[in-house]
Amino acid sequence: MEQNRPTDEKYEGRAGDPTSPTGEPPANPAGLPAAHPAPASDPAPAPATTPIVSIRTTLREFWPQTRGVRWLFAAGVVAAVAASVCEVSAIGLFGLITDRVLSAGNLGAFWAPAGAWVGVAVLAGLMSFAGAYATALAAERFLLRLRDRVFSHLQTLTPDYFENRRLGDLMARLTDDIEAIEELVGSGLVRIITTVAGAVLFSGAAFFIRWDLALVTFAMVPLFLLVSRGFTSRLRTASARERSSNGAMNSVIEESLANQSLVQAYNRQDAEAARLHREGRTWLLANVAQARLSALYGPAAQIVETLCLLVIIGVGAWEIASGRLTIGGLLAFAAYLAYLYPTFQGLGELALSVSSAAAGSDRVIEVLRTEPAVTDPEDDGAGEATGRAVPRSRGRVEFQDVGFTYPGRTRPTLTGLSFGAEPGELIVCTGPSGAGKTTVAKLLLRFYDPTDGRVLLDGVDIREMPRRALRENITILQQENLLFSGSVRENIAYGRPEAGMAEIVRAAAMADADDFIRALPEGYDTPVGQRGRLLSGGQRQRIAIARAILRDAPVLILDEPMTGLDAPTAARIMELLRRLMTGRTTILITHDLRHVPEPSRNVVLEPAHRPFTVDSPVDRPVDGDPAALS
Ligand SMILES: Nc1ncnc2c1ncn2[C@@H]1O[C@H](COP(=O)(O)OP(=O)(O)OP(=O)(O)O)[C@@H](O)[C@H]1O
Repeated sequence: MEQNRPTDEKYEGRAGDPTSPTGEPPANPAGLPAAHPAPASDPAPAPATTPIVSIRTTLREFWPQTRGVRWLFAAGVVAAVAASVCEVSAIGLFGLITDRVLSAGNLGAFWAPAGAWVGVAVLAGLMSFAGAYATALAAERFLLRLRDRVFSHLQTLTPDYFENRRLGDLMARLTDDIEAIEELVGSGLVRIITTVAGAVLFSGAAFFIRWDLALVTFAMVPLFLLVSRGFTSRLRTASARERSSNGAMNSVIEESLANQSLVQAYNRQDAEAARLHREGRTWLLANVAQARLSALYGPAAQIVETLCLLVIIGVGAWEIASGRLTIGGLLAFAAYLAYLYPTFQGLGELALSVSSAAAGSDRVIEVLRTEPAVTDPEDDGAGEATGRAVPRSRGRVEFQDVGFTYPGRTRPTLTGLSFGAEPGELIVCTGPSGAGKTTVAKLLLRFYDPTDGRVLLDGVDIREMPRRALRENITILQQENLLFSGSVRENIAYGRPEAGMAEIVRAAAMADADDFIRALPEGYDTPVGQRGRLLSGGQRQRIAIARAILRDAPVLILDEPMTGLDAPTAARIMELLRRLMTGRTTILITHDLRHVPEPSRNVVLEPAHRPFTVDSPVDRPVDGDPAALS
């Protein structure tokens, strides 16, 4: 089964395999969730790199994204070329002044070319400013669009994709690597065109002055190309390592900061610092290798340039002696060379920076080529995003002989699971830890498709519905109540952003949250902090319930809603949940059967090698007993 995997065979690999589809080592060898800090004693994984795709592939992939800003890039090119033309003219005027004013001692001939030179210089400045500004504007717009595209694509991938990856690395792809692409496709392309145009212009001018001297000049150009070729492939490898180790370092920072309470409670600060130091050192080495190559290229090209200049001066002296060239002509020629050779050198440098940019773009292409594990029927690519009204389902849920094996796993998690829930019924799904209870919820939400059998909503296979329509009809309350860092009001309205204040307050009151919210410093506008950490566990729970009430979907999944709550709070929360369940088909996932209301049906899951049972009598522990089933 293809699950969130790159389509290109080059990216073969499976979640949980020793090598990830990125070709990089997995987040950690145990396949732990990304947020789980790896033991400090783990050897730092060597920064492998993503498979390298060609520059042509990169251009083909991202060129369409430049639509709408191409005219700005083109304006950048035109202005930069115009600036070069001005520079060529300025040098011509310099040669003219040397011959007609300086050599002839004729001050009267000075003013006209001097005035023209000033005009040309001002125009060159204006053009150069316009070119740089237009290119920067286009580059920023392109960047914005590209980041939006990659982020939107990421959001089509199922949560599993993120569980198998390090978030810091993904963030590096969305920031630094995307900028690298811009340097290749946007401003890089502008630089290539303007550099080539500059080379042609200065060469033309050099030919115009003395064609034979110009030929000597060009005979030496291959020396520049040879030097740059020697550096390009090495720099590309060094850049790929730098990109990858940058991602690894970001991952450590993200994991460590996200888990600070665990880190501090377990006194792992030094271990985490050492882990970051290790990754930082790898990054340092990759950066130094890259800097060494770049720094070596400049002097190498400089030596070649000096050699070329000496040859030209020698040949030029001979031309002057034989009367074919004036002093002004030689000086102007030398001035053109002063532009021309750096232009050739610039072309070489461009090849280097294109190489390093390509290393970043490989990592973004790898993300974009990963296909969602589940897709909409006849996916028009807009299923997730369109705002079409979604028909409300009646809430009849049915699992028909469902079997499921996680990608990359050999043992099935579920086999032959069948049960049905009529609209408004309560199903309690229970079983020991790891039996697959949460997996049932993931299948109903289509985070995965079953390996065998079918899941139906109102008698329709959910694979035949757009995911957006399916999920509009289902509300899930998860074990961990996930909140965003906005205000209380924004968090309650998360599932229905268009809800009015009165509806939000009503939902909060039903969830028994109104009183505590009003007591907060800014009431409904109080920020809840990163992941809601400024609130208590019970308060987060009630906000999540208010959010679910406001969303008002016909199917409700409650995944271990009482985890971590003391008995009185759990009883109180269950009372609130009962209100929420009223009139909705509810699948209550729990291994703690205290406080659970009388269900219509029990689904008792056993680890997949043992059969599950439906409607079996559930052992209800007497109050005060520890939960019996986990
Ligand atoms: N993304 C995943 N990739 C691979 N295997 C997974 C993944 N998620 C869960 N599993 C495996 O599937 C099995 C069932 O997991 P699930 O979370 O559904 O169990 P559960 O019954 O809800 O457990 P608990 O009561 O502890 O929450 C476990 O063995 C788990 O290791």
